[in-house]
Formats: sequence, structure tokens, C-alpha cells
Amino acid sequence: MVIVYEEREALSHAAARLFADQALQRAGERGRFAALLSGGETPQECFELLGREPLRSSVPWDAVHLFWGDERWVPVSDPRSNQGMARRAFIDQVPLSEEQVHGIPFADSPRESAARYDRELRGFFDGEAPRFDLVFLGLGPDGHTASLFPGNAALNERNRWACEVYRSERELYRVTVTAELINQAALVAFLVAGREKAEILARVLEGERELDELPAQLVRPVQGKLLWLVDREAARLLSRHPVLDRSAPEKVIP
Ligand SMILES: O=C1O[C@H](COP(=O)(O)O)[C@@H](O)[C@H](O)[C@H]1O
Repeated sequence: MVIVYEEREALSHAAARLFADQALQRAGERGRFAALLSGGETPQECFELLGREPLRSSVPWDAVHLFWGDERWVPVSDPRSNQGMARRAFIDQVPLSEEQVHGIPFADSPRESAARYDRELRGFFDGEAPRFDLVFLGLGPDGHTASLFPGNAALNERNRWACEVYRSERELYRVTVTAELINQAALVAFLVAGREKAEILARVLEGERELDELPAQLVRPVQGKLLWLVDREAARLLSRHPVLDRSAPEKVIP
């Protein structure tokens, strides 16, 4: 399902409300809400809204566990850190303990970071399938999501839940969760905003299936739901998709 918002701001409000509603629901049902967050710039405003009233008080923070879909292999204090951005945007403003914040560790090597994160995920899900209650994802201009980049070996990873990835253009390692893990989630929501995303969004949603070239197409929750929350600018080249303008996501999730 694709939901289009007039402005990026409305998209951010909808995403933050989605987080709060899902957290309330899951906390009520099973006392725990596990969310996997994206990085980059798009989710920042959504995160800031979660750290401010009225949403701050509506989230049952004691039930919340936060994970990340990807991370640059840098310490959390580095401005490029996805976890660092989320901490500044909302985690520092809400009552979450460090045990509830499962950042991708910055270990001695990228491989060790990925291995430790894999163990953290497996420990958390304790022998069960890694069914996140909510996964936020972004869409890069090259079709990447999390740090699943076109042509990278991580796209074909079936056993590990987290892998290291080298980005030669930036000379930077990253750690990413795999599509295998993402696809176990109960609800996956892509947040896509901006004119510069229009072409890639149309290719991912309406173009040929090119899994190696467009890693975002790998995201197909096995039993869960998939939502695309996009702003009008990003949606401008979509033709076939049903567009429910200004609908709140919680109203369209049965
Ligand atoms: O590199 C990354 O980019 C994607 C997309 O970011 P956006 O700001 O263009 O939406 C992001 O989802 C990912 O977590 C990040 O590491």
C-alpha cells in the first residue's frame, strides 16, 4: 500500500503516529514493542516528534526496544552515526534505559560489529523468528535500503541477520541487517520524501523486478504488511499505484 502526503512534514507526523500507535497496541498485547529504525535524513523529523509532546507522553516507553537496520562503521559520537542521530533527535529526550537501545556496536572490525549485532538480535528473539513489530526503512537514490546496496554480496545472505558492507566510493564500512531478517517483520514502512527520489521510487514500485540492481525490491514481508509513506514530490512519477491522499496509516492497517 502506498500513501501519499502533501508535504514531507505530514509524512513525518504520520510516521511518528504510526510508531506511537503500534507501540501502544503491541505493548497492550504482549508487553513489548520492538522497532527497527532507519538512518539517513528522512526519518529525523519523525524522530523529533516522538521526543516531543504530545507523542512523547503517548508512547509506552517502558515496553519499547530500539534496533537499527544499518549503521556506518563509526562510533556513535561520529556525526555520520545513524544511532547518534536518533539519540539526539529523541532517545535523549525520552525515558528509555540503555538496555532498551540496541545500537549496532562499533567493534574492532566491521565483521566483528556485524557478528556482535547478529548475536544481540538472536539473543533478543531467543530462538524465535525475528519478528519486529515495526521496521522503518528509507530508499536511497540508487535503490538501496538499509545498507543493502546494488550488487553487494549482502543481498544474497541467507544465514546471517547482520553483515558488513564496504562502500568504496566513501571508503567506509557499514553494517546492515539482511533482507531475510527484514522480511520477518509484522509491519514494514518505507519513508520516502523529495523530488530526487521520484525516479527511483517509480522504478522500485512499478518497474521491472531487478533485485540485484534495486535492493529495495527485496523487501517483501513473509507474513507482515508493507507500507510506503511518501510525499507528493517523491510520488510524482507513480502511475499505477493506488494513492490514498492524506489518509492516516493507522486507518488503513486492518
Ligand atoms: O545511507 C542511508 O540512506 C538510506 C536513505 O536515507 P534518506 O535520508 O535518503 O532517506 C537510509 O535509509 C539508511 O538508513 C542510511 O544509512
